[in-house]
Parts: sequence; C-alpha cells; structure tokens
Amino acid sequence: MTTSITPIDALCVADYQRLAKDVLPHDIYEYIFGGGGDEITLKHNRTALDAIQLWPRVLNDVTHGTTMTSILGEFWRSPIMLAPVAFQCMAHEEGEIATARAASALEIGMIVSTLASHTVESISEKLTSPKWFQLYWQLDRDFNVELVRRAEKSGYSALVVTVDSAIHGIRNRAQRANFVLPDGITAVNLINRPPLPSNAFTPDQSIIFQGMMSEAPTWKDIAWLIKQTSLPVLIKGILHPADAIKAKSIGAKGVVVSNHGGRTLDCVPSAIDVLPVIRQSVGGEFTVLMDGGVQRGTDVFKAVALGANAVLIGRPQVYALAVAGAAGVAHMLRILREELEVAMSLAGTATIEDIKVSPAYTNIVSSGCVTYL
Ligand SMILES: Cc1cc2nc3c(=O)[nH]c(=O)nc-3n(C[C@H](O)[C@H](O)[C@H](O)COP(=O)(O)O)c2cc1C
Ligand SMILES: CC(C)CC(=O)C(=O)O
Repeated sequence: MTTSITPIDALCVADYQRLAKDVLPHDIYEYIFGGGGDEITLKHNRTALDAIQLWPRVLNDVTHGTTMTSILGEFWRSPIMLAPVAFQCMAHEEGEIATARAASALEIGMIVSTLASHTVESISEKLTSPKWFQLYWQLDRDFNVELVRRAEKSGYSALVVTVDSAIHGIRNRAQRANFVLPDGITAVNLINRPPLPSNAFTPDQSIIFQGMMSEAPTWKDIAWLIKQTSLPVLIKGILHPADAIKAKSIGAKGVVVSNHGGRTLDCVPSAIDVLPVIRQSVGGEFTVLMDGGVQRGTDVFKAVALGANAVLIGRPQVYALAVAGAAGVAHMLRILREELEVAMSLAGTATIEDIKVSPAYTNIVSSGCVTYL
C-alpha cells in the first residue's frame, strides 16, 4: 500500500488524507474517516476550530523560542502526542511498529491502543519517546490488571483509560462500505482474554442495555483500577466539567477532553468548545489533553491557548502511515511541529507557557471565537 511520496505531494496534514483516500481500500478508508450518526460532531470538530481567531502580538523577541513542554513530569519536544488508534496494520503492513519508529525519530509521544495489531511489548521496544498505554476496560477485572502489568513491565509511563465508547456509535458510513476487519488483523493483546459469558436475552430485554452495556465500566471500576497501579491514570473521553471534577476526585492525574473524533455519540460538542470550561473546572495544575480535528499547528496553538497542556492526533497518523509508512508519520509530525513554530513566532509567543488568553480580555473571549494573546 505504501507509495513513494515527495514533500510536494504532502505539504500539510490534510494532504495526507487526500493521498490516503487513493491508497487505502474504500471500506478501510471509510471506517477510519467516518464518524457517528450523521457526523454532525465530526464536522463540528473542524468548524469549531476554524471559528477561533488568533490575535497576534508583534515585535516580540522569539529568538529563544521553543515548543518544549513538560507533561506529568516527562519532557515533551512539543505539546503533541499520537492518539491511541486501533488496528494500524489495516493501514500499513508494519502498523504500530512503523508509527512507533516515527514517533521516536520526532521525539513525539505515542499512546498505544489496547486494540493495537502488535503487542504492547514489541511496540514499546521501538518507542523511545513518551509511551503511554490506552486501556479499553475488559469485563474480567483481573485481565485489566494483567494488561496494566504488561504495560508497566515494558516501560509505559502512563495509563489512559477510554470511557466514551463502551459500545460503538452508529457507524453508518462504515456499514455502507461493508467494512469488516481484514483477515489476519487481530487484537493481539487480547488473545488470552478469558471468554465472555454468553448472554441469552428474553424478548423484553435490550441487546444494548442488558447486553453490551452490561460489560461497560462505571466510576467504581475506574476508581478501583487507579488503585491497582502506580502509573498516573488519565481518563479519555471527558466532555462535561462535572465528569472532569469527578475524574480528579477519584485520583486520576489527568483527562483527555475528547469526543473520540466524532465516532461515538453524535451531536455532542466539539472538544475545543468545552475545553476552556473543563480547564476552569479542574484548575490550572491538573493535566488536560484534548483531541478531535487537530490538523494544523494553529489548531495546536488554539487548544493550548484555551487550556490544553497538549493535543492528541488521531486520523492524520493513520493517513500518513497508509501513504508512506514510518516516513509518512514522521513527515506529518514534522509538518505539525513546524507549523506550530510558525504560529508561535508570528503570534509573538516564544514558549508554550506564553500561549494563553490574556486575563484582560477574557470577558470578550467568552464569546468563544476569539483568542487574545
Ligand atoms: C481508526 C480509529 C481508531 C481508533 N481507535 C481508538 C482506540 O483504540 N482507543 C481510543 O481510545 N481511541 C481510539 N480512537 C479515537 C482517537 O484516539 C482520537 O480520540 C480521535 O481520533 C481524535 O480525533 P481526530 O481523528 O480528529 O484527531 C480511534 C480513532 C480512529 C479514527
Ligand atoms: C475497534 C474500535 C473500538 C476502535 C475505536 O476506538 C474506533 O474505531 O473508534
């Protein structure tokens, strides 16, 4: 599936999407690109970011500028990390191994999915930048701990528990394209999972409520899980300030403000819209990451200005992987980092800490579409 690209073919992250559409089988592209329901949230993730304006400051000396930052005590080259994305061997034969090599080369962190198509151990071996493990809660409690121990043992430094997708959203786009997981691609980290109990349903029972959701975790489960590990735990899929506060109160060390790239419940707000409210609810010291629609350095800048410590990049990593393997992902990350440097330079902000909404203007900024610096 890999093609040879030149820098002129892919000048920006969106170019990788266009090129990926040509190289990926139609059903796989539709699965990756698609959102839930009518894709209202998927579209809104982009339109909400586009609506924010940057009000630059001129003549600031930025020659000492840097995108470096520190998250949960770790050094990060820039406030950008690769989001957990399942089954990457669908996009490229090397899958997550190639992504890990690219992330390491660019010193960008990676969150490895429970549903990775390579083992957590083999990906870890290739990953020298910050490496976090994403957990999809498993019905068997002990098996969750087993996965966490494997992550701890292979050097992952944080655990991200995704809580917004106990069941898929309505995925009509993938259904219309007849998407099925290609032969040979499996959730290799789950092969030793104890068998799930078989459910028999009476006609008055719901296959959703009494079926699939009976396996979904609750706050109690996550609070228990946090106590099982010394790794910092972040909760991914938070959109409500009350849930962010709750996450903090049960001992989570951070949240990822996310609507799962518009792939789960449709019609929820874009992550960027709720980000400032969530930041306000948890205070300045708590780690808040954000994802959904981030495709430009200016998007990273906007998210940081509105309260994110860093952003996660979802689909663009798979598009770049499909187009050019590790080289594609590395190139895509480099584009993003350089775009962020350009945005910072031209906005007059030399450091990540400098990117903020000036308190003098916050009353006007609360209109939600203007960022003063
Ligand atoms: C193909 C695909 C697979 C995904 N797999 C996972 C996953 O295994 N775990 C998870 O927490 N999120 C998963 N996500 C959601 C991403 O982590 C992220 O929240 C989302 O893609 C961000 O939006 P963006 O694609 O617009 O950057 C997946 C997203 C896509 C597109
Ligand atoms: C297999 C899915 C649960 C992976 C995922 O999170 C997604 O497709 O959004």
